Amino acid sequence: MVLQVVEKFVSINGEGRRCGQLATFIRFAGCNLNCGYCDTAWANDRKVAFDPMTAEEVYAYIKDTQVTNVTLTGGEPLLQQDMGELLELLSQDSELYVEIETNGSVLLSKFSDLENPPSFTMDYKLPSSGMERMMALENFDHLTEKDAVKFVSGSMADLEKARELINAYKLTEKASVFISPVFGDIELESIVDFMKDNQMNGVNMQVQLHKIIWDPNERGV
Ligand SMILES: C[S@@+](CC[C@H](N)C(=O)[O-])C[C@H]1O[C@@H](n2cnc3c(N)ncnc32)[C@H](O)[C@@H]1O
Ligand SMILES: Nc1nc2[nH]cc(C(=O)O)c2c(=O)[nH]1
Ligand code: SF4
Ligand SMILES: [Mg+2]
Repeated sequence: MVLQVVEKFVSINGEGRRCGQLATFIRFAGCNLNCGYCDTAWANDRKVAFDPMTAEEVYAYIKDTQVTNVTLTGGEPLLQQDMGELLELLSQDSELYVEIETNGSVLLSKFSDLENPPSFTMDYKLPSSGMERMMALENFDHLTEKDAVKFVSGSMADLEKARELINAYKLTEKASVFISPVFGDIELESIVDFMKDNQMNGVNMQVQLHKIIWDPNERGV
C-alpha cells in the first residue's frame, strides 16, 4: 500500500492556526468533491502524476526538512488508504505539530481512536462551492480545541450560512473558527463589515498569505 503524493515542499503556512510559520507540506492526489473554486483541481485529476510513498518514506522526508509543523493536504488527504498508518507514525513523534486540511465530507470519527490525534482543519463547504450537500454535520461534534473550522466564502449568502452554523453549533466554543474569501471572488471589506454587523466575536478572518507573496497559481509554495 502506498500514499499518493503529488507534491511536497517547505513554505510558510499561508492559512490556519499556524499561519506565517514554517511548515512542511505533503499534498495527496484525488478528491471526492469538486468545488467550483478549487485552487488545486490539478491534484484531483485522475491522471495526475504522483510519487507512490510509504508512510515511513513520508515520515523520513518530514524529519529531513527539520521543520516541525506539518500540513497534510490535497486533494482530500483523509481518503488515502494508508492515512491511518501515517497519522499513527506522526502521532508518536512529540516534536511534530501535524495539521490536516479536510473537506468536511469525511467522517472525523474514523480517526478518533488515535492517541495523539492531529489538528484537523475542517472546511465546511458553503453554497457557492456547489458541494454543500456533501457535508457531514456530525463532524461538528468531534471537534476539539486543537481543531479549526473554516468557511471559505464567495458571496453574502455564504457568509450568512457560515454565521448560522457558527451560532447553531456554538463553534467558537469548540475550536478555532476562520472565515476566508474565495480568492478574488468577494470584497475583503465586505467580510469585515459582515463580521461587525453580526458581532462575530471569536471568529478569525484570514486571507491566504501565500497567494499574496507568490503568484496565486504558483505550485510548491
Ligand atoms: C485545496 S483544499 C485541500 C484540502 C481539502 N480538500 C479541503 O478542501 O479542505 C485546501 C484549502 O484550500 C481552500 N481553497 C481551495 N480553493 C480556494 C480558493 N480559490 N480560495 C480560497 N481558498 C481555497 C479549501 O477551501 C481548503 O480550505
Ligand atoms: N503556503 C501554503 N500554505 C498553505 N496552507 C494550506 C495550503 C493548502 O493547499 O492546503 C497551503 C499551500 O498550498 N501553501
Ligand atoms: S474538497 Fe478541497 S481539494 Fe476537493 S475540490 Fe474542494 S477544495 Fe478542492
Ligand atoms: Mg492551497
